Amino acid sequence: MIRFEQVTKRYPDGTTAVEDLSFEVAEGELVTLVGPSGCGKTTTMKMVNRLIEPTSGRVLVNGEDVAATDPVRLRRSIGYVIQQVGLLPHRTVLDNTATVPRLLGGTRRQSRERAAELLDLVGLDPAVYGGRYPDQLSGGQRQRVGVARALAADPPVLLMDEPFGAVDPVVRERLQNEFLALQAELRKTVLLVTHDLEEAVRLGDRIAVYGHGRIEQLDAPAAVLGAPANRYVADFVGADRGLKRLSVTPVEPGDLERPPVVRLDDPLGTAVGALAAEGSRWAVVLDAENRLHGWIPADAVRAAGPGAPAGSVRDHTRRMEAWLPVGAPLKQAFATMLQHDAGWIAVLDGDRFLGVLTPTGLHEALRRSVGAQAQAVRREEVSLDTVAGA
Ligand SMILES: Nc1ncnc2c1ncn2[C@@H]1O[C@H](COP(=O)(O)OP(=O)(O)OP(=O)(O)O)[C@@H](O)[C@H]1O
Repeated sequence: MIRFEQVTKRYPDGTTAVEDLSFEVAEGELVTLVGPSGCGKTTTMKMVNRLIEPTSGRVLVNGEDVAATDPVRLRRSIGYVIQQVGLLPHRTVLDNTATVPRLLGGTRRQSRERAAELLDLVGLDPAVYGGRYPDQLSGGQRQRVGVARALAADPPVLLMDEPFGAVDPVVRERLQNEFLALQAELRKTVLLVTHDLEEAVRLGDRIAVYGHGRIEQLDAPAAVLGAPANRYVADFVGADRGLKRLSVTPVEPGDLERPPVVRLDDPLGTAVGALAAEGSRWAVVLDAENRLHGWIPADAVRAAGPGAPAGSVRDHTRRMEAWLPVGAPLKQAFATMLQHDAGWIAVLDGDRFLGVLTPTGLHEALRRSVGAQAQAVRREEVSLDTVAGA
């Protein structure tokens, strides 16, 4: 893990880049540092691998004060990914990736084998790309090589400074998702600098919102969006933070209402009884295995005739178009409601019906998310543009 203890950095010209900074990145955690230009994010990061020395305070990596660690050894033990990638132009992709294993004493053959594995891991076929030179790659591919190279020594700690900044938004999103998948497997301790709130929210287990030279809030994404610590953070995350919060809050079983349920092969009379007993205008129709089949409106049942109408539920069931899986972001739920002009949507676990989400349930889920400690939405699904873009 990485730990900052009352760290201050003042540059010789008197600029205070960070002041009295104390925080910790737990083992296997990814913390994103986000904030406006010049607020001290890069300075913070570079003090971890001693590219910059603090004026006062201590930085510890896995319990060791970095000031007492040989900088060269330190840097080889920490992966470092930067926006400009910094690949050596006259070396092939494979050799670039093999640099650190070589420096760590691997033979040429071992190092190249390891490099090939890593290129594969980041989605570049070594047989195709290994022999190319950096200028024969696209921006996104170069960025992937940067990640592969940073992982080459299998460092427990990764520092990433705007690692996906140099590519267009579509490629960036793809790289972010690939990196998330990789991180789910590798569980590195990661400090990642970005000025992009969406990237911070999507990638971070926690995000640190920087003001000038200090952290204004360090918390789970949903908490930062849901309960900004102060005016500065509220302004930084934006007036539409409520909408943004829809993106990071999942639908949970506790948010759901349980409407009357009837079976596909029930006689219509049973549906009449179920609807009347609960005073409901519709019921959910399941098959014998609890799989969602559709819904049946009370009107259809009534229209079937007085008394005990003939026929079965099956004859009057309508297709359920508005549904979504449990755990999906509320944003998707809201968008689905709008798209189908539905006052409720079914929520499924696999193909098992769990309940329905209504606008009231959605609102309550949003309130629940304030103070939530964890981001449970699948990160790939996080996008902070407003609902219209869902
Ligand atoms: N070598 C230096 N000498 C003097 N001031 C510096 C030096 N390096 C950085 N600074 C100043 O320290 C402050 C923090 O810079 P830093 O690069 O850490 O910010 P940042 O948040 O990473 O910004 P950006 O998002 O633009 O990269 C800025 O005011 C910057 O001008």
